[in-house]
Amino acid sequence: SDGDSRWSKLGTTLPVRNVQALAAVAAGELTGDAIERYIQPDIDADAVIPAHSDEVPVIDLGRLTDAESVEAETAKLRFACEEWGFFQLVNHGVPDEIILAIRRDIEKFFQLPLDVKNAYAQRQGDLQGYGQAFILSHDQKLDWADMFGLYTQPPQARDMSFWPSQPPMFRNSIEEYSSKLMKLARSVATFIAKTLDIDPELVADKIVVQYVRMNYYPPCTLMPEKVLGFSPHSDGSFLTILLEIISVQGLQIRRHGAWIPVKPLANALLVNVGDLLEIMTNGKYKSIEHRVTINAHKERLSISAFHVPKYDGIVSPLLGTTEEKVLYKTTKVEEYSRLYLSKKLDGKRAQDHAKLSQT
Ligand SMILES: O=C(O)CCC(=O)C(=O)O
Ligand SMILES: [Fe+2]
Repeated sequence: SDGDSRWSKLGTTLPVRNVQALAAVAAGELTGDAIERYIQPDIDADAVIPAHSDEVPVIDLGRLTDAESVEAETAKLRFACEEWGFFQLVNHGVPDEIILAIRRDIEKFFQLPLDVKNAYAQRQGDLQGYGQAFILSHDQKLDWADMFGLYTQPPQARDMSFWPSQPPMFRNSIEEYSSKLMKLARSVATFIAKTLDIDPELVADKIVVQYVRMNYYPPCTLMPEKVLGFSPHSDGSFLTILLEIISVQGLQIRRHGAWIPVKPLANALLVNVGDLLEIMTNGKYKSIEHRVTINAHKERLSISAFHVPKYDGIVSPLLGTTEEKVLYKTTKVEEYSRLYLSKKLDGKRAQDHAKLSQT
């Protein structure tokens, strides 16, 4: 458990202005310097193809447990992990009340005065805490977003005294949401194990710690098409489960060199394969790059739950057949996370550092 608290000591941060406050400044009063840090020159480099949004796979958790449909739905899940790295999960069993409560409280939290939110963030000193940008390199553009993250699971890895106590029921709604999502992540991992024909025990230790991050993307009236709420990245997790709190188009996933906007169904959670699952499957399941664009007038709000092994765990590629070529190194979770959060990626994806050199 003390190992788990070391998670928060990784990475590089840069103190930045609160974007919500920046966005509230009248356009005429914004200085070039303030906005310049956010302008992304490559934003239009690749096409955006909204026509493919409807193809993002939808997986029904109920159908994975029903004897009649289990085979077909497992095949769909395998296809989703292999071909998309992303899927919408419906019939996921997280009660409506819990979703409504977390939605209500996160919205209220971001409406609190800046100094109140800052006080919570400063207490925490967290690596991706509110008012701090997490950067991978000096020349990286900043994201048009404010983020607030917390360790939520297992109970011994968290310190609830860091959790915001406003709005009044917030701690309670975070606790309920995160414990449901932890169970859900374990169950999704078990179904994923089934798609790989491996013992579910082999994934049980991959989902031990949960970090949740609330992502607030203010509108950008000045130049929405020039900034990103979240720069292109893949997740350093094993699995990630995302809920849109205020559902405004923004999330786009990379597919065949283009960007596909994701349009979440009203009752869906969005699940994606993280880097560690890519490593474990020897690259069969892909941790796909994604980004978030910004709306001119509407705010967007989401909560990501990242599921990772324990800090001193390892992930090794599992092979389907003895002839299969090993493409990834056995990776220490701590080392991988350090690399993922470091400035030393040299333009490569973090996953590529976990690959064995190809000769
Ligand atoms: O807000 C979103 O839709 C995406 C957030 C995301 O990619 C992340 O938290 O890693
Ligand atoms: Fe992400």
